[in-house]
Parts: sequence; C-alpha cells; structure tokens
Amino acid sequence: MALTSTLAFLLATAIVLRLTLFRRRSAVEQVPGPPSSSWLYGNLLDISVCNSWGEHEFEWQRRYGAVYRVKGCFGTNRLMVSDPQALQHILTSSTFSRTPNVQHAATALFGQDSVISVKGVPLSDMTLYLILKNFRVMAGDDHRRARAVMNPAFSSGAMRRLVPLFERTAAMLTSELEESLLSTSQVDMSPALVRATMSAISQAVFGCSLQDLGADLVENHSDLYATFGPRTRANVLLDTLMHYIPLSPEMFNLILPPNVSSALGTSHRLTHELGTRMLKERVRAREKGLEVGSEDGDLFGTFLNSEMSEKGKYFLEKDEIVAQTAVLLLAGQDTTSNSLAFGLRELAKHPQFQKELREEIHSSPLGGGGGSGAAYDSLPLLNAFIKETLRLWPAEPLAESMAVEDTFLPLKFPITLTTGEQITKLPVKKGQLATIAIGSYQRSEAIWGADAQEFRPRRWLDDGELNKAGELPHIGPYANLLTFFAGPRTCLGWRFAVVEMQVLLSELVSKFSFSLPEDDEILPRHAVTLMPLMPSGKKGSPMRVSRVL
Ligand code: HEM
Repeated sequence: MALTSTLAFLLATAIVLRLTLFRRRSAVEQVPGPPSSSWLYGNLLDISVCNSWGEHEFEWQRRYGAVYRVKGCFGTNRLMVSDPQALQHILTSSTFSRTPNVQHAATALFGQDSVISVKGVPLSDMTLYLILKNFRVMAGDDHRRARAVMNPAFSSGAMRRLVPLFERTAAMLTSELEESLLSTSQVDMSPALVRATMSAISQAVFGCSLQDLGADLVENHSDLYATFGPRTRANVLLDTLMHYIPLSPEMFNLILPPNVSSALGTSHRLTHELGTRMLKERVRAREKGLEVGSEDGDLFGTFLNSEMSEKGKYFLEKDEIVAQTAVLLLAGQDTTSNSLAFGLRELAKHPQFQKELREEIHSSPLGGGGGSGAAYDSLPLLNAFIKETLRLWPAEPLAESMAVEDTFLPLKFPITLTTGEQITKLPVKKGQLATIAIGSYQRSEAIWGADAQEFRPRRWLDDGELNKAGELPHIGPYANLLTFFAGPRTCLGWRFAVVEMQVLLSELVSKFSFSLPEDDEILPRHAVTLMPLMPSGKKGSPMRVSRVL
C-alpha cells in the first residue's frame, strides 16, 4: 500500500512538473480570460462545481468574448469556445477529438461497444479503412459502421410513423397527472416525464412496455445520470491527470465511488439481459419466417436486418446489437425529460405565452385529439417554443475536446490578444484542451441579440433574426443549435426527441395549466446532463398543475 501511494505520488509529481516547467509555449497564453481562482484548480471549480450552471460562464463570455482562456489545474491553459466558426471546426474536423476522461465516462455509462463509445477512424487511415470495408472486415471505423446501420431507423419518415406511439405515451402521462391531481395540486413533473420518455423509448426501440423492462431497470435508469453526474474537487483533479496517464476502462471504473460503480454495474447487467432477450425473440421470430423491425416501432429489429443484408456493406454483429441497449435506453431519456421539464418551467414563468400556445393547439386539428407528424410541424408557436427551450436549456451545455495535432481555430469573431494583436485564426498546439461551450454559444448576444438570455420564442418567427442566424456557419442538425451536437457525433435520436416533444407538449399544454410554486427554488445543475435540481440536491421540478379542459 505504502509503495503504491509512493508511486502514485511520484507519478503525479512528474506530471505536475511536466505541466508547469516543461510546458510548450503557445498563443493560447496570450488569449484574455478571467483571473485564476487557485493554482490547484484554476477556474474549473467555477465552471463545473458551481451552484447553478453558467453563473460565471455567461459573465466571462460577455467580458472576454466568444473564445477566451480559462485556467485548468496546475496553471494549465484551456479555451472556452462559443465562436460558431471555431465550434464548427472542432466538431467536424479530425484535428480535435474527445478527451480521455470523456471517453472513459461514455464507456463507463454505456459500455465499450455502444455507438457513443466506439471510436472513429482518423482521416489519415481512411484508405486502409476503405479497402477493409469492401471485404466486410471493418475493424477500423466501428463508429461509422454503427451509425450507418442505426441512422435509417431514426430517419424522419421512421419518426413520423412513431406519432401514434407518442400519442399513446402522452395519454398515459395525462392519466398519471389526473390521478396525482386527485390528491394534490402540486406535482413533481420530473419523475412523470422520466417515466413517459422511458416508456416511449422502450416501446419504439424494443416494442415493449415499461413493465416489460422490469422494475429494477426502470428504477436504476431513472436516477443513473444524477448518481453518476455530480462533480467533486477530486473529479476535477483526476480528469486532469487522466489526460496524461493512460487508463484502461477497468482502471477508470476502479476510481469511481462505490455507489456509482454499483449503479453502473446494475445498469450493465440489466441492459445486457434485456438486449439479449430482445435479440433472441427477434431471431426466433425470423426463423419462423416472421418480419422483424416493423414499420411502427421496434427499431432494434431493424439493426438485426442489417446483419442479414447480403449486399449491405454495413452490419452489426449480434453482440454489437445487444451492446446498443444501454445507450438507446439512456441517451434519450434523461435528455428529453429534462428538456421538457425546463420547457414547462418557462411556460409557467410566461403565462401569456402559455395561453397563446394553448389557443394555437386548441384551434388546430390536434385540438380534436390525434394528429399526424405534419399537423404538429404546422404549429408555429409550438415549434418556436421547442426551439427556444432547446436553445436556452441544452442537455449537454459543455463538452470537452482536445487538439490531436497542431492546428488553427478559425474565428467568426476576431479576438485581441494580450499583446494587442487582433487575430481571426488562433494557432493551437497538439494536446490543447478546448471546452465546447454549447450553452454560451446559444446565449451569445452577438448571435441571438441583446435579449439572448431571455425566453422569447417569437424570435424564431421573426424573419429578420432568422436571417441573422443564417449568416452564421450552419452547425447542428436542428435550428442552428448545438443542443444535439454536430459532426460525426451528432445525436442519433434528435428527430425522435423533437417529434416526441411536439406530441407530449401539445397534449400537456392543451389539457393542463402550469405555474410555479411560491417557494420555487429550482436551480439548473450540470451533472452529465443539465437537470433541474431541488434544494435537497435531488433532481426534480415541482409545479402547480390544474386541468383546463
Ligand atoms: C432533447 C433530447 C436530446 C438531446 C438534447 C440529446 C443530445 C445529445 C448530444 C449532445 C449528443 C452528443 C454526446 C457526445 O458525444 O458528447 C447525443 C448523442 C447521442 N444521442 Fe442524443 N439527445 C437527445 C435525445 C436522444 C434520443 C431520444 C435518443 C435515442 C432514442 C438519443 C440517442 C443518442 C445516441 C445513440 C447518441 C450517440 C451518437 C454517437 O456517438 O454517434 N438521443 N445526444
């Protein structure tokens, strides 16, 4: 034990010396930014261990601009990036990639063969990849292969076919709220929304109900992000050291707190059992000559069909299909339910808009119950509301990336270095850390106007402002937002999320009215995802709810 501690101490000291004494000089040192709060943590505690997401970040962005420098642990320099051109470069070029700690976290949460954890192939290795691909020996780019198999299941046509399924989920949510309202007028919307989004995913992907998932899995997944997410001082230090010490996923799991690794272990076991059961059922059905991967759901079955396709160059092996179970269940559940919770809170704070939205829904064909995808798309206030919610409350407001080679960051908004020089391209060295500040990009006054911090859905209906956004590089799959990320790692389920939000919000707003309790003390906290947090430290969003119809 004494030897291990001494070795760990010597290694940590060597890393700190390497970071402080032998640091490669870089232009990033001349980028203005806030003073460091401490040598040990730099500004990182202000960013990731703060009470309320953005409490320092938005002020820094106003003061220092769209690209500024913050201090990391041991006096290192990091970039906070909300400049659209620089973001586009980071997210779409092969000169940046995820940091090791983010890669480890993805593997720990979703398993190492899930689409979100498998790695892509660098452009320099593409020729070899293309040769291997034609022989169907595609060890090289597992990420591209998984996306090629999974993308069609999430196409816009496939998502429109899910509208009736989402409407059944919405009706279930209504019944649940009505039942709660028999005994109270104040309802915590978070658990209700978690159950609804989990139910929609399990129906759509696996063709099974919440009950079929099993009570243990439902309970485990309802809180997994909240258990895994919260950042501590120790995490901040470990994340930094992890950039320099190569860790295997197993070693990473060893340094997790016992409650977190136990919750993750349970999730892996239960999702593996579920995926294996679902796969077996579909293999058996196919052996009997039945069709799997039906048109109105069961996206899982469509992955199996890829394995059979003779001409198809892209396929997933059976164990790789099972390995997608956790990510499919988890990635779209917390993100969508928290976005819905933040959206309902905005409606509660803006009663006039809530009333106008309800009138729009009541006077549309949806008012009579039931609609098609096109009917939901044709409601201007509803869609403006969804865009504004996703702009202000991105589920992943911060993401870390690292330059994998010396490169330049192109800038839409020039910056003035501490030397007085104005630049439109910032040179960065291999290993430079850059935070993709999605939340800051989406609240940037330079992009969205002086009221960027305010909830004003009508900005999406205002031609002038949309044209302004049109002058910017086109990033993200939806509304020039980065809420669903961009580039090769763009959210697989973004259309699923948008259609689901359209349907659930139409139902909720048409049938219920929402306001905030007088003692509302919810804060937005970033812990893997952005979530509404109660003073007790638990995720939750209590609201006063009443029936309007
Ligand atoms: C409002 C709802 C949602 C938001 C804001 C959201 C956001 C994101 C973001 C930011 C990423 C990139 C993560 C990273 O690499 O750092 C991502 C990836 C992903 N999302 Fe979503 N998501 C949502 C809903 C969904 C849904 C409903 C599903 C599936 C049913 C889904 C499935 C995935 C998957 C599989 C990935 C990994 C993609 C890859 O690495 O290629 N998401 N999502």
